[in-house]
Amino acid sequence: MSFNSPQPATADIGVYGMGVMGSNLARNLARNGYRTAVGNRSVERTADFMGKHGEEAVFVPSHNMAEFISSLEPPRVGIIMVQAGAATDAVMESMAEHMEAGDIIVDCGNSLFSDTVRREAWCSARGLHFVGAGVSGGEEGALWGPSIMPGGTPESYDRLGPMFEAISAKVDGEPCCTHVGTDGAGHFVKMVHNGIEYADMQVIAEAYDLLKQRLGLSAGEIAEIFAAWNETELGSYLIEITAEVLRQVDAETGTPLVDLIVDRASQKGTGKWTVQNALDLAVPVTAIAEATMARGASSATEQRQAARTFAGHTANDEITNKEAFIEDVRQALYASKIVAYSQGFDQITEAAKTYGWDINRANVARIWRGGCIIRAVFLGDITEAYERNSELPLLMADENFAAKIDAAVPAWRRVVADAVLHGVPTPVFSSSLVYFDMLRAKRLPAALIQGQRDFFGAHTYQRTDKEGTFHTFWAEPGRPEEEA
Ligand SMILES: NC(=O)C1=CN([C@@H]2O[C@H](COP(=O)(O)OP(=O)(O)OC[C@H]3O[C@@H](n4cnc5c(N)ncnc54)[C@H](OP(=O)(O)O)[C@@H]3O)[C@@H](O)[C@H]2O)C=CC1
Ligand SMILES: O=C(CO)[C@H](O)[C@H](O)COP(=O)(O)O
Repeated sequence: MSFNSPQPATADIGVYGMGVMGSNLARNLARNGYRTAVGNRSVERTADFMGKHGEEAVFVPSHNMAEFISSLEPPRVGIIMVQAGAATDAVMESMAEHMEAGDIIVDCGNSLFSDTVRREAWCSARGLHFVGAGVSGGEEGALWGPSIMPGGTPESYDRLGPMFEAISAKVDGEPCCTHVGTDGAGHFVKMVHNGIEYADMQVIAEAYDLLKQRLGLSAGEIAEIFAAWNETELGSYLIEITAEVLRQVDAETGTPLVDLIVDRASQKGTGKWTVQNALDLAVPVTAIAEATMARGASSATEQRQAARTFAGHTANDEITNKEAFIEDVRQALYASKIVAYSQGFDQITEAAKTYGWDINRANVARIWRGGCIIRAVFLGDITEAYERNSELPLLMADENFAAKIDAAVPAWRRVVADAVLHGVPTPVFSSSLVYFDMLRAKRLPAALIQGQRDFFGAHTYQRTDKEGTFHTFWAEPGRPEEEA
């Protein structure tokens, strides 16, 4: 399909990038009454979009960036929805070239938050506004209502907020969109959302693997267990789609599709970014890290091949009470999930302090209740926890979650112990339990590490019985100690 060049200033907003997300976001905007300019690097994609959806609502197609920008009514709002990194820089620079002071560039891709900080400064120096907005919900979410996490200035949100809120998912009538904080705050929160997504997917996968390996259940049988769990406190989009994936039978072979899919999990990088940043901030996000590493381990083909003949020396007893084991696994999944979210919120808390963002954690949980990939009943509970106490130092310590963890601990320990004895790898179940035990420990062996550090490197230590910083002269007779 070919189309005419647009008339100037005939669109309220524009979306550049007609891939999976951009095309659906454009349709969502147009359905909500915004005249929407559409553009793409390869013009065939815009033509294809117009051929398929041009009649749905008011779209203003363009052949190139100059046309795209001129079709926007001033002050212009141009949304970028392309690959993160160099592609986003290229589109932003091209947009900026055709824009005027006061116009707004919005990046809705999965950009690294530090890139967003840099881009905002770059645009600001040219009199333009730049807003990095995380968007989650995949193809369906983009079309029918995603969760939107915008950063940028409050003034930009005054302009964009009504549009974003209109197209976002709604839960209890509330939009799944809030002004997260300034500059890169929106993309930061989206990055942590994705890190949590990795952990959430991994704990579900570990539960599936335990039910498969320890009970010998088929994919179809496990699907029904997940469908039942979806009616409990675990109710969530990811549990729901897990049942759907497990139910799928390959038409060609009659085998459950999951048993035919190669067991190597891919990643585009947002989990890795979350872990890299957590290391920078010194926030232990063990669940997210283990989930990210688990994807890496699954893809370590040569190493897996080389290790295939190792004897596992695993126990070989069978589960006698299957129903009890299934409930134990459900509780272990729930407890591990609480740990993953608690750690993710710790990272957001520390980032807000470090980067100077005023992030309302209750609002973050609120806008994750709908539209996004990690949407879950559970997020309503997190919202309430932060509403009860906006200064909550640890999500797991909220009265509701503490009681739930307490109830789940015996099952959690049984499951992790069983998995270890029988050689079923459960990195997030296990490491989350370890993290829980570390947090509740009266005393940690970190004291010994401080002693070792002081021994080999005079790195000093503090004492429990008096103030100050100390060093022992380990090599000297009598090993005297002095205050450093
Ligand atoms: N898919 C998903 O579920 C989600 C994706 N995202 C994020 O949304 C963004 C878009 O993803 P998605 O729609 O899935 O991607 P697609 O692969 O479907 O589309 C990619 C788009 O990027 C454009 N593009 C790529 N390189 C360049 C470049 N150098 N210059 C200009 N345009 C370029 C492509 O244009 P062309 O047609 O010319 O190649 C195309 O329009 C990404 O940042 C992604 O991380 C966010 C949430 C969910
Ligand atoms: O942002 C998303 C959902 O919120 C994307 O689906 C994300 O790109 C998926 O990440 P990965 O490919 O690394 O699993």
